[in-house]
Amino acid sequence: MSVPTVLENILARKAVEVAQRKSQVGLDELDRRASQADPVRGFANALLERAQRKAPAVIAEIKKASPSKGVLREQFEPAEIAASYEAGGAACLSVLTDVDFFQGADAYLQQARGACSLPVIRKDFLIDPYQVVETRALGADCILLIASALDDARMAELASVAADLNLDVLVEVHDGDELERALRLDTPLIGINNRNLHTFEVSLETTLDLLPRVPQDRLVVTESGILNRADVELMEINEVYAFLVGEAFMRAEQPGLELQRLFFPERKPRTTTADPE
Ligand SMILES: O=P(O)(O)OC[C@@H](O)[C@@H](O)c1c[nH]c2ccccc12
Repeated sequence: MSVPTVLENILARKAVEVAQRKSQVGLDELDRRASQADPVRGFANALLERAQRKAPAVIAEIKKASPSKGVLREQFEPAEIAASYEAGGAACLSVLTDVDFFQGADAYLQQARGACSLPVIRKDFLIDPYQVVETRALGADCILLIASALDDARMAELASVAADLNLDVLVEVHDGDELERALRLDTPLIGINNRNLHTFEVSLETTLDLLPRVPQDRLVVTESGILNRADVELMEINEVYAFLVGEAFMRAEQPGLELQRLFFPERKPRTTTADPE
């Protein structure tokens, strides 16, 4: 047998975690919580509205650590970061809830969403319908479906549970085969991950290569490895306006100011009392 990739390790562990969660909170209870959750805020619409007028549609990520980079941010306050992203011009938030590989938590998502008015995607590895209901019960507005982690039937099943709960879906692909499979779903958002989740290699060419194969009625979200103005400009000249960015913001002292610097350089930085200038 060959050595498992990082994604394979994550998925094996996730299956154990989901079984544990199911034994702790039954689906009936989860359904009840989902029905009482705060109404969805419209994740896809927030992105589409900006991208249609060729303005940056930024999904700003809240992530303490990653398996490829280790801890990205020591001083980690999800509520503060969320408010700073909103002030910096983010369209949406992404919050990692995976505990074992990203040091995330369900509570971080709730804290972040409670501290702003932005729609939020739950960033986790979804393999079971139970997790989709759980996502809405947590209050989130959108789920991530990773094509390389799911077969066609499972992907369609999770997307349909999401639709029943009014959750938007971001379907993530990394190559042409996955893109073709993703396009069979009836969802407007196609995430192209520049990072290969098996090897962690990052190349922005992934987005540029797949772009011509995405029909006009879908919105491409370029994901991972956007670090500087040149990266943003490269995407914008290729008419990609939606971005998912984590590391560049997490490493900055003030994540929201870094968002503004990267995506809205024409705006004057907000001065805060903490700003020495
Ligand atoms: O930190 P970066 O390079 O800006 O990347 C953000 C986001 O794309 C990345 O966290 C991500 C994309 N797809 C994922 C799937 C699972 C976990 C994490 C991810």
